[in-house]
Amino acid sequence: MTDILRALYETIVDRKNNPVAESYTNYLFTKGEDKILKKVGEEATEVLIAAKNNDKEELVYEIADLTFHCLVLLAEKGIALEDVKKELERRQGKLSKTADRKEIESL
Ligand SMILES: N=c1c2ncn([C@@H]3O[C@H](COP(=O)(O)OP(=O)(O)OP(=O)(O)O)[C@@H](O)[C@H]3O)c2ncn1[C@@H]1O[C@H](COP(=O)(O)O)[C@@H](O)[C@H]1O
Repeated sequence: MTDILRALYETIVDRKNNPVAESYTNYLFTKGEDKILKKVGEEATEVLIAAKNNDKEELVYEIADLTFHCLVLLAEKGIALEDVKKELERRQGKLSKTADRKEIESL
């Protein structure tokens, strides 16, 4: 999973640095931050609708759309994907410490 996210993020950053005609990613970068934020909001709403409709196929599709647009936002802001990975890893460490503490307290 990390590999495909990294590859997609690298493609997005490459589009930013070396624009390609007919690229939707470049269309977003050309439109700018407000357009990217609008798309993130729209895609998040579409995720909620798919979930409420219990449409699992649509939910997967919309989460993929949302993920793509979040990666475009990270690239727009110059934030490395690695920073998100590190934050998730930090939380895992924190959560397991909490779990360890609960286990110790229950002894
Ligand atoms: N993963 C994606 C991806 N996910 C979603 N989308 C696009 O996101 C858009 C979302 O659909 P919408 O109907 O909400 O938007 P729209 O009506 O097309 O556009 P708006 O006018 O609303 O902005 C669609 O045009 C999808 O094609 C993506 N476009 C590109 N990629 C990947 O990005 C990389 C670069 O692709 P190019 O941008 O084509 O160079 C490639 O690896 C692609 O696979």
